[in-house]
Amino acid sequence: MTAQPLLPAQVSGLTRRFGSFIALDNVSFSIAPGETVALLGRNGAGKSTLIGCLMGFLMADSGSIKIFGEDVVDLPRSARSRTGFVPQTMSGFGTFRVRQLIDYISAFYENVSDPDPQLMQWADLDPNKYVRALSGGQKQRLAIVLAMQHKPDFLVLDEPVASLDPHARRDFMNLLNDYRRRQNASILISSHILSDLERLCSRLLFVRQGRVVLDTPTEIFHAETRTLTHPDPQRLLEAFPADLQILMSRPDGFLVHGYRDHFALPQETLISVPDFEDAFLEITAPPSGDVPR
Ligand SMILES: Nc1ncnc2c1ncn2[C@@H]1O[C@H](COP(=O)(O)OP(=O)(O)OP(=O)(O)O)[C@@H](O)[C@H]1O
Repeated sequence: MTAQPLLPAQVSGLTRRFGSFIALDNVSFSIAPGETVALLGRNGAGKSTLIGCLMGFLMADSGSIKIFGEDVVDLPRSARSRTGFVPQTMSGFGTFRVRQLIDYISAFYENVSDPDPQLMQWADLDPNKYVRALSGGQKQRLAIVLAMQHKPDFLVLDEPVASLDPHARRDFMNLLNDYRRRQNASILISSHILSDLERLCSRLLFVRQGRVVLDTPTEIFHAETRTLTHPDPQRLLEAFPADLQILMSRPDGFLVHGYRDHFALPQETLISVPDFEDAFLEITAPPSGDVPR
């Protein structure tokens, strides 16, 4: 019997407060080897807090986080060195030259020889430049090099492309996809550039006000998320199977997940496939209190 590979991340019942404010509320999910997971949510939804807890920078108030089967609170070096983290903004290290900082950080890991030429070519950084003299986008490229040079098999990225120009962003998304394939790496990435996430990620994790409201493979999202409208939405609602998930109710109908073609719905029901951005806007909008269940 072959042993099951350890899950890069396993989060259960994670709650994190700031004072009386609940930033994460009973969040549970796991990430399998080779999975690319998009973390989607509006500003303030809790994405960075979740990533902070996952990386061990923030403590959970309750719940547990395991990284490669080990508790994040006391993560052994062997498990930590399998992870890589790209923060939203890189600060500090201003007095290092680019090459010095790359060498310095790589010394913390075993088996890092020279940085991956493909990665360095993409980053296109002057090795002699001081970090403090880099532009915002160049600093972000450097943060990406630092997170990936030791070839982690679990890479976590918090809005990594926000300050990249469109060329660098497109090339980076290709590089990331290629990296994932070559290494069978797992990736968790948050970004507000939905088209990138839709293209790259095999799974979508929607967060709203600190809660996971939808966790689904991208393929299933496209196959089973529908907008259903009817002149009498109440009649439509009564015809829904019990396991159909209502993501948002509107005056004329519902955005649902779990739709199947064989459902018997009332005549005059209009079924449409929502555009990804429209679906995102609806799923992550604050609840208006009128979701019927
Ligand atoms: N140190 C802190 N003290 C108090 N509140 C905090 C702190 N850090 C985060 N929060 C609050 O927790 C909530 C979640 O913040 P978080 O940074 O996780 O959101 P986000 O989804 O990453 O947002 P963005 O897309 O803007 O980066 C916000 O309401 C934020 O104000």
